[in-house]
Amino acid sequence: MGKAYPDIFDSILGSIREPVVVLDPDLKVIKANPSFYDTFNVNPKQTEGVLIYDLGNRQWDIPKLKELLEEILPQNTKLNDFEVEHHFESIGRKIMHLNARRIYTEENHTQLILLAIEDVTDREYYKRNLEDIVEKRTAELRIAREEALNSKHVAENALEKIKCLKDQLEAERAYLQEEIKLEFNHENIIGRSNEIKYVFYKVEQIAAADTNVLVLGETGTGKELVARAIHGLSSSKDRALVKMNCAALPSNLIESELFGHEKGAFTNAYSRRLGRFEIANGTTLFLDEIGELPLDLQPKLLQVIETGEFERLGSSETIKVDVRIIAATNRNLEAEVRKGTFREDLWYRLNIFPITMPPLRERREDIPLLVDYFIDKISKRLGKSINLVPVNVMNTLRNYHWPGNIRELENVLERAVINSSGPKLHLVDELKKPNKDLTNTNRTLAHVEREYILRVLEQTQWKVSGNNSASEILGLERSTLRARMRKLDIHKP
Ligand SMILES: Nc1ncnc2c1ncn2[C@@H]1O[C@H](COP(=O)(O)OP(=O)(O)OP(=O)(O)O)[C@@H](O)[C@H]1O
Repeated sequence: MGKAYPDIFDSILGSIREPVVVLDPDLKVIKANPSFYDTFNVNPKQTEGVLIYDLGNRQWDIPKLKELLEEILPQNTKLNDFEVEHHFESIGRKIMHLNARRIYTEENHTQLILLAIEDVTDREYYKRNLEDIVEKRTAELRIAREEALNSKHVAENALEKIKCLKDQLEAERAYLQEEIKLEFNHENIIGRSNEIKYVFYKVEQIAAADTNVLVLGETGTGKELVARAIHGLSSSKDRALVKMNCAALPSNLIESELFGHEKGAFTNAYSRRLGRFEIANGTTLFLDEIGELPLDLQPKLLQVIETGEFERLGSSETIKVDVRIIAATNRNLEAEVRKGTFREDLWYRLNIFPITMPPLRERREDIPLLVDYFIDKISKRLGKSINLVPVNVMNTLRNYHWPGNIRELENVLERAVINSSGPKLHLVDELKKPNKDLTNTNRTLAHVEREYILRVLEQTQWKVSGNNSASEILGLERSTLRARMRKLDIHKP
């Protein structure tokens, strides 16, 4: 080596910081620099004259190095940054960038091969580590983005629910304001008779339960008052009682009032509207005049009662609600079922806990109490001071049969208060039985009598004798009533 390569060559090699090895054309090591010996833990004796692949117990038998020296380099003069990764037994895993140079003889044969080895292990590991971190962060970002998208959907759904709740609250507020105007409380149900006490008993018995209630009774007997009393004693008393009068609207409007509608569900449906069932979710829905509910809507009502589920008009989305229903009617629903105008299954569902309001004529002992209560209330409202009800006036009020019940009594007293100039109540109404049926008609007395008896029998559910029976209302002996029924061809259906 000394002859062929002068000392200056050694000095140059020695000054290069990175490991360098010089090979002859047969790939045997001519010389390496101190950095090579240090880095790869070998000495000149084990190295010089040895085939590069045999270095360090063949640790240098590296396929990629072979590829570089035997395939790539013969075609090229130099090659930079050829990456080789290899596990050396003595020094562990190394990532190297090889810079190779071919040096030629004058005859253009390979004289020497210079191999400079740059150890980039730390840098590469650092880079790979960074790449791993970037990849991990990218995956995390992707997940976060997906989560954000999901959260957006959840938030949108929540917003939609909040909107619905807001609509429900606004609608309910309207009902609450009505309640405030009504100044209703349980004590407003006036009466001390056994009949009304029995009603109170039933109200208190059922109020706390979640059961649906059916309030029966003639017009003006206080059915709505009882519905409010039940609600007022129930667990949802702090929410409004939502009310719907089934007789007040035509069939198609009742449906959208009950179940609500989507925008565009029908002409004039300019925006989405919540139905009473949705507004009453979690509280009480009072369905007044249930007997007037059109036959085609009855199955829908039955479905909500049974499953709590329905769809808004124009929507296929099923809405689930938890609503307590109090229904009221002045009709004899049993008779309506027989006539085919009321569905039997719906009647069974509603009739789980019936409360019957007694007509005023069956609790005449309450009349003086009611008279005092109404005179006081009406006088205050009209700025009058009436404190005397003459005995004959009270007797007249007590003896009248009150077909319009308490509402009629209230109206009669309002007219009386308006017409009384002093402290004494002066009646204006004559309080006779209405006889308009008998004028302008060519019906016989027997015909009218038959109709009236039939009506009373239906109202009392064909109870002929005893308390609250048809014979009591008609003022007849039981046997006399039976004889009249035979004569007039009246039979229990
Ligand atoms: N026991 C009572 N004490 C005081 N007021 C009463 C009583 N019962 C009914 N009223 C009054 O009589 C009027 C009629 O009552 P309500 O509307 O509850 O009767 P209703 O049976 O629901 O009538 P309708 O069948 O016509 O709907 C109301 O003004 C109500 O406040």
